[in-house]
Amino acid sequence: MSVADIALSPVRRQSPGYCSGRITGHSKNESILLYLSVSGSFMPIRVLETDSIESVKLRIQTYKGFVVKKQKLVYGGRELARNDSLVKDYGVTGGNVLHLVLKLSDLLLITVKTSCGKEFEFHVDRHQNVAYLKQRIAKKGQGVVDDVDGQDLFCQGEKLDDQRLIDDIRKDNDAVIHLLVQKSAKVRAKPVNKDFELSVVAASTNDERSDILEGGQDRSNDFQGATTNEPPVRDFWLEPVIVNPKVKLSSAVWDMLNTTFDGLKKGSQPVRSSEGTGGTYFMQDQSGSKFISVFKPMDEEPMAVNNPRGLPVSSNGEGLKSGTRVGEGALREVAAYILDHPKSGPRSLSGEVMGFAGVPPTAMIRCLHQVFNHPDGYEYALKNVKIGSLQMFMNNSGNCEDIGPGAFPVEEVHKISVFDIRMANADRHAGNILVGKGDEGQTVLIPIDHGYCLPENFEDCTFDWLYWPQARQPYSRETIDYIKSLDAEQDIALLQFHGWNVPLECARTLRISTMLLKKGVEKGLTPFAIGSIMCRVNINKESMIEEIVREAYDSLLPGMSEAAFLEAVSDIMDSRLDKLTK
Ligand SMILES: Nc1ncnc2c1ncn2[C@@H]1O[C@H](COP(=O)(O)OP(=O)(O)OP(=O)(O)O)[C@@H](O)[C@H]1O
Repeated sequence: MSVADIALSPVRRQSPGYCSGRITGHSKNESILLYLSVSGSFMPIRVLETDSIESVKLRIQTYKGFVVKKQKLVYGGRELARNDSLVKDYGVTGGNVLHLVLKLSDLLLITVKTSCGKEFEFHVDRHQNVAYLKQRIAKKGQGVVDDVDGQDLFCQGEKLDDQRLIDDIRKDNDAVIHLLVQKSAKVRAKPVNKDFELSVVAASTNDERSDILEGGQDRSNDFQGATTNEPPVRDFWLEPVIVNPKVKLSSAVWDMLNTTFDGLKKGSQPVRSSEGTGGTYFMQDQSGSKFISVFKPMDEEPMAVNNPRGLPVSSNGEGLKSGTRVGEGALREVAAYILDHPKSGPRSLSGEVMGFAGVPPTAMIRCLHQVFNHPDGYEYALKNVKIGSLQMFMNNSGNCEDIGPGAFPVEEVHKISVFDIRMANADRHAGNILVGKGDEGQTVLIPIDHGYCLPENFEDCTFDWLYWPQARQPYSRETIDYIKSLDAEQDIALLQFHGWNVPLECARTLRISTMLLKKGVEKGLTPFAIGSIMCRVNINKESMIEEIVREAYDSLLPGMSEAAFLEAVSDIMDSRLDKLTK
């Protein structure tokens, strides 16, 4: 079922509230009637004020079939992110509307089995088409199904057109896909845990491989928008937003911009992701068979005017997480890449593309396409080109929500912990870490979705990795050296150089979190110990870092300088850490 299907589902007539037996033992007075909004339709739901968020989600799972981990609940402009907190902790009362956003995975697991005993597994994005599926089979099925041209896919007797979307075929879960290869190979598909299993039966083998999918890019058609500042005259546009002309974008970023531009020019449409609370678009290459980048327009962020996921517009401009602003997610995405310095030193000196934590290269762009969400019509959009972050698409086999943490290398978890602590990330759930493969086939964790980094306060800091075993192991010497090299003042200056006039509160967050990270490793603390200082145990209990900040405020006289405030924070932090490590 796609998001579109869900949007079209009629409101349930029968309330999925408690049946009389289930409220036994509770005071009936505590039971409240809420309305669940799913893509514009409303459904009544009866809960107890003392129910945990998790139990509300479980009820939704029972009645609507959406599994708990795929649900995001939003009330009054805030995400009900803490599953163990109670309904009343979030101030939800009778008659209120809870917004449900579903995180449908874009990737479907496909298992290919051959008659000669070979078995391959790969993930295919639901937005990809049959042509892409053929390329993947040809690549993976080396020696069994070795080219694309020889394949014909059939579903229920109908030949599948190359342009047909995987998601489209998958709607009928009982459908069987047959792949006929000219040398009489066959593929049968059956649903396995909502995904497909394909069986390939091939009569002959061949060692040649198809290189179409990963083939070299046509670089002849270089991106033009950057230098011309030409206003958009066609039905698409893309150009980088460069506030300070002294900023030099790396060649990797230019490649991403050029290839994305070429894709749009050739007619490859942006594809909207099914995941996430904001508008996220996969941008394709010229052939339309490879994702190059991910565009997140500011006006489609959660609670922004053109959000495509049915979330209400923010009433006070605050974002889904405390201390963030609607429409600033893209800035934070770009800031996250800029501040993810490579191990060898700042990017401007080392020239390295990837930083210590592996945040994918990200740049601010202006972009126009009719596929984006334009509630006021495309005519209006033509005059209002969207601004947002463009991030390099990273190949992955899913995210950390789908895989147990046991398989993750310690250093991979540690690099993410360093980044999250520094950036006081308010949105590090496991779904925001992709699982990829390094050059030598090793597991690499790829952090994405940094729109809630550097908030103005620490209230919503959450790190899923805190509960992973690797977080209890000490940092390596190399990681400690990296942490020691960090300098919050330089970081703030760098962001300003790139054009983000960092608000005082966000700069303060960076200063305090960098301070904590450095002091923590000096004391030999693990990522778990430092991370725990930054995260609330429950919604009503301030974290230790919040207590430290409050104590520092209270100790100061009005009108004291920022330096004096930070000095106070530093002293209080020292004494707290001393107590902790005694
Ligand atoms: N750089 C990337 N490379 C590959 N896939 C990506 C990348 N960035 C995002 N995605 C995919 O797009 C989906 C939606 O993106 P993302 O989670 O960043 O959106 P969001 O609306 O900010 O989400 P959230 O609701 O978690 O805040 C992700 O789940 C992921 O599958």
